[in-house]
Amino acid sequence: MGFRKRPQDVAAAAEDGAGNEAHEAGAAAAVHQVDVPVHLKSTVFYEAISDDKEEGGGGEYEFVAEVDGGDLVAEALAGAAAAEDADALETGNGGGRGRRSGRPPVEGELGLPKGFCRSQQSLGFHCQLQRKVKKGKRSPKFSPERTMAPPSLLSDLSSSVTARLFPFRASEAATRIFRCHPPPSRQPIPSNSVPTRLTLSRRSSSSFVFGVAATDSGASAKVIDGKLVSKQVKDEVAEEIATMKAATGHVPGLAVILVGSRKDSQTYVRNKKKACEAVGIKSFEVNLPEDATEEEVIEHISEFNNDSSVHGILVQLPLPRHMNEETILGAVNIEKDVDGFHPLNIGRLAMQRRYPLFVPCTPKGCMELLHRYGVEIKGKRAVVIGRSNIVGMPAALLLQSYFSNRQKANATVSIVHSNTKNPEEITRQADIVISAVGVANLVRGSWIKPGATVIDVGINPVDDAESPRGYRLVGDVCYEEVSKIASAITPVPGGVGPMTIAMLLSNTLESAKRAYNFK
Ligand SMILES: Nc1nc(=O)c2c([nH]1)NC[C@@H]1CN(c3ccc(C(=O)N[C@@H](CCC(=O)O)C(=O)O)cc3)C=[N+]21
Repeated sequence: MGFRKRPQDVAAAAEDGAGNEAHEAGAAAAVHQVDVPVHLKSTVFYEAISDDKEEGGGGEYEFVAEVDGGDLVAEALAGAAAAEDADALETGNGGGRGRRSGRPPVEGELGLPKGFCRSQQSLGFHCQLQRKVKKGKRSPKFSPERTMAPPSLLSDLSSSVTARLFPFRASEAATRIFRCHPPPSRQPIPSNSVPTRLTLSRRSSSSFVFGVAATDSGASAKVIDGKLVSKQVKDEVAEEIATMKAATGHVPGLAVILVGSRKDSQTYVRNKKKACEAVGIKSFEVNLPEDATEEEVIEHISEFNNDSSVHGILVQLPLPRHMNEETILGAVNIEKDVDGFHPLNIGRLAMQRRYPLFVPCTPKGCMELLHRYGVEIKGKRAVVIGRSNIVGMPAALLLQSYFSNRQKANATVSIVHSNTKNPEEITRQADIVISAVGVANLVRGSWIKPGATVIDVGINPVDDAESPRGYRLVGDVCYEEVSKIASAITPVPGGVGPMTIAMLLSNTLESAKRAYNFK
């Protein structure tokens, strides 16, 4: 059992001598410790891998990362893993166990995937790793050269960058627990600042809501209320559907395919269904068992592709591991791809004078919030943190190109990702920041230019004994710090999340309007 650097960290990693000492001192003891100096605002990644199979290693090991010093990280992140044997780890089938903030995550909930552990922390503190060998187990060899790594700040796994869409994905969620301060209680929005109604398809600049003015330092940013705007959007969608029904006799239909029985996915699907009902969209649902085959899923997609009462098809993500996401998403007729995940839709989004049939819901929701709150985009500097297929990348494309109704947003866009050398400095140049990286409290006050607008796409679960669910959701942005510097900010929850669903309904309506040639 040892630590291995992630391949992308190896080149940049500076080895730390402290590991050797820890190895020697702790070789015979049950607890090995290694002190790892973590540079200010650097990230530590470590993976637990079993590599001492031939020495009869294996057994259960617990890894605990503790952060000492620094009042901002009140609670250390902790990651833990256990492995039955090396093969199990390599294949991901080993017995895994994790610990974060003292509570063992449950597999499939906030837990770690079996046999694998990754942890990271992005603040400058001394980090201590302990390796505890469980009773009765042989002390494993410790390899200091495999100890730690790395100067990269962001994890860039495609799914981790999209924590919004996969908030409980086991391999990502468990290890991002950075604490700054608990978010302050939200101020109610004064009624005169409620955005005015806007038609999604036809909008004029006169329908902008209200300007977002820079605030004095210390003042609090305007809260961009996604719940409120999503309600408006839904009302507008409902109204249009009623008109369409009266004129054509048809209503839009949305089919959702859910594979497996993940609790979070079931909740999302249920919420989507409810939202559909509320606006007059007919919903179709298919539930397949975890062990369904790719062919079965594709069969259902084909059926919906050929069903003229279905105008949108959504395959709930994440799919079970044995399925190829690309193959399955590629089977959705692009005219019904209301998620906007089909490569053709994304490709068109990326090209000049080409227009996608649908824009992915989450980034579209971000743009809608900017638009309805009258945030000027043209000529502004925007930074997108994260480059996932479903949020970061399309958000960056939307900010600089196609916006809506063939209007260009025309921002100057930079993307900050795992290999960005100075993310804080780059982000600080932005007038508009969209963070979609899935790391709780990553974006600190110091990252933000005074007066900037901040859209927080992250939905990160953190332990909270006081919450009925045992956890609460926080964004990528340290709300308390950033709300003092930014001029406007989205909260989590109640920001981008509800907009994702509203945009799905809007895309489904758009699809039906196209199908019935209803303008
Ligand atoms: N094909 C596909 N398309 C998706 O759009 C898709 C998906 N798969 N898989 C799962 C994710 C997740 N997702 C969210 C939608 C709404 C909230 C949302 O409304 N969140 C609330 C909080 C919810 C809570 O409290 O649990 C909020 O931020 O205020 C969050 C996440 C769409 N997803």
